[in-house]
Amino acid sequence: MLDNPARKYPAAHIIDYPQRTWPVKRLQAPPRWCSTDLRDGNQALANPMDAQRKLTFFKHLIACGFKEIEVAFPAASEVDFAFVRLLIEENHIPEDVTIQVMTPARPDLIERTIVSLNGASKAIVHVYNATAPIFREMVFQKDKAELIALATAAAKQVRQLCEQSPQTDWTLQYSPETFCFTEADFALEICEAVAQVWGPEPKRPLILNLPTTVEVNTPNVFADQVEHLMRSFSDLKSITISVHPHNDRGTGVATAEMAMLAGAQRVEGCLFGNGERTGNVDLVTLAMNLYTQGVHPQLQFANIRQTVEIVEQCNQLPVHPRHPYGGSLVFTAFSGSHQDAIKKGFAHRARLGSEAWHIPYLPLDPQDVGCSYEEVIRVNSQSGKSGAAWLLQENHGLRLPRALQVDFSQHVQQQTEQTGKEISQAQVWQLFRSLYGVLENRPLSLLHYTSEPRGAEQHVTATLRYGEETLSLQGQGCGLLSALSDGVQKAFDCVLNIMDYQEHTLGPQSSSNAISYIQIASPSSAITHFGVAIETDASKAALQALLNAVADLIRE
Ligand SMILES: CC(=O)SCCNC(=O)CCNC(=O)[C@H](O)C(C)(C)COP(=O)(O)OP(=O)(O)OC[C@H]1O[C@@H](n2cnc3c(N)ncnc32)[C@H](O)[C@@H]1OP(=O)(O)O
Ligand SMILES: CC(C)C(=O)C(=O)O
Repeated sequence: MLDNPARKYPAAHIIDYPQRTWPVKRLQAPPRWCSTDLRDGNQALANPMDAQRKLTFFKHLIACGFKEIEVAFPAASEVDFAFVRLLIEENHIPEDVTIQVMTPARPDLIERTIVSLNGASKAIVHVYNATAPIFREMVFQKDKAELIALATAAAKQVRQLCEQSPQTDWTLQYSPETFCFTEADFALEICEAVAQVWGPEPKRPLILNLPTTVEVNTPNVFADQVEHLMRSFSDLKSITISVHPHNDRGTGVATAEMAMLAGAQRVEGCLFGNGERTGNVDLVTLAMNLYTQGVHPQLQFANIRQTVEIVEQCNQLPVHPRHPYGGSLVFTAFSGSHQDAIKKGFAHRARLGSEAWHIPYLPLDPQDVGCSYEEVIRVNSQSGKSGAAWLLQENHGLRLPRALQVDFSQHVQQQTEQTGKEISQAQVWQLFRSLYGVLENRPLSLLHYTSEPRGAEQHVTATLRYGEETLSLQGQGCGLLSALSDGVQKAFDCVLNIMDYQEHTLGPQSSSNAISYIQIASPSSAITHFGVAIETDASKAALQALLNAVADLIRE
């Protein structure tokens, strides 16, 4: 056994390209997108898609805005061949969408592939062969010249077959598979040779598609490789440089982004990164990354949960709850300090009335992908005062005073620690109502009251229900609340101070309910007591809130 098993992995070759310009560039426009879900994604599934699943996926890709879709590997299976025929014969391909099909650089397979496209108004024929030394030696046992001959023969064959069907607008796409670990000069040479045979021109375009078939290096190396090829190419007229990143090192998105900085004009990948091994680059993430930098990606994910559902159903694979943008938990904060900052962010935004999105911890407005603000904050034992306060604010319109937020969060904490689980918004509301008396069966209830000013003071007479009893009291004070407080203190033989009182309406109409929050304390104790009441009459809400706080004080 090796003392350092990592020694068996030689470091990947790094291109020496100090002329690079891409590091100082910015992404300012979306690339041409090509979804390979129905080919590269499909070939990685234990149970490849049937025609029905493929068609559902195809239609959704169109709804998302894809204009180029690799729909099949027609020589692979009858299902794939028949699917291409179905798209063409049943007119499923919109005018502005081009389908793409893939074939290895093998004459028999090229022929069948082009037969599958009969009757298409336009099509991309995607031919590939691996070019890296390990493939030349192990897989093909061919030298560089022989591989160039294989690729150019394929390009020639495609051109001849295409010329026999001039009613179709043909594009050739050539992929030097394993480009990322092919010698840069050889990759350039084989691409030049294919271009020479195809003879790209506006009516006969060529796409050179550069894959990280297996990701072996940091994304900057791939960007150097792409920039090197583009700047060294003899003539790129009518040629589009495309990239096809995989994700073996978990850097597929970074690789695609840096390749775009390096000049790549087109990107191939799959929704949520399905594909061989660790997947193809995730086009949803790439697109939304542009979006959150102020660049419209020209793809729509306005109902991202629906996209997730369709992709999961077609691929029969789940999308991870933490998957960027699409995961079910990506807009949710459980932790207290995140919740506090998010809540303040929303309040700040509301105050400014600004369109600009600057909410801490939320790089994207959830509503832009069809998600609601309700899921932004969820509460468990990791949460602080802002979490529960947010749920009450968002779901019931309550704007809790700070001291009440602190008090309530301690009760929530107790409950979540006991259960070890998240507390739902319905449970938060129930707990709040039972703690602060916002329930029908409150222990001390105001049945009736009258008040009148006498000199500088208010006098109040009130009838209360206290448990099973009915009791009357009278009090006086500088206002209605202090008058009732006076009456209560006499009736219950206690002393209390009103520490804080706040109220607000719960709706925009004059008939809307009012809510009152009151905080009291007895001078002999450090403990404060809170009461809350919701009534149509604001004065009654204030008085009942006081009684709810008093009931808590008496209970103690
Ligand atoms: C990186 C990628 O994703 S590339 C796309 C890969 N996708 C797929 O392979 C899915 C569909 N493929 C298939 O259904 C089958 O592999 C088929 C129909 C294409 C071919 O099947 P088979 O004829 O049984 O051949 P097989 O798959 O074993 O291919 C290996 C042969 O093709 C050759 N080959 C492999 N790739 C290429 C290529 N791009 N160009 C030319 N020849 C190639 C190999 O050298 C080997 O030749 P040999 O049999 O003379 O040694
Ligand atoms: C672009 C093709 C050849 C591919 O799927 C790959 O190299 O990963």
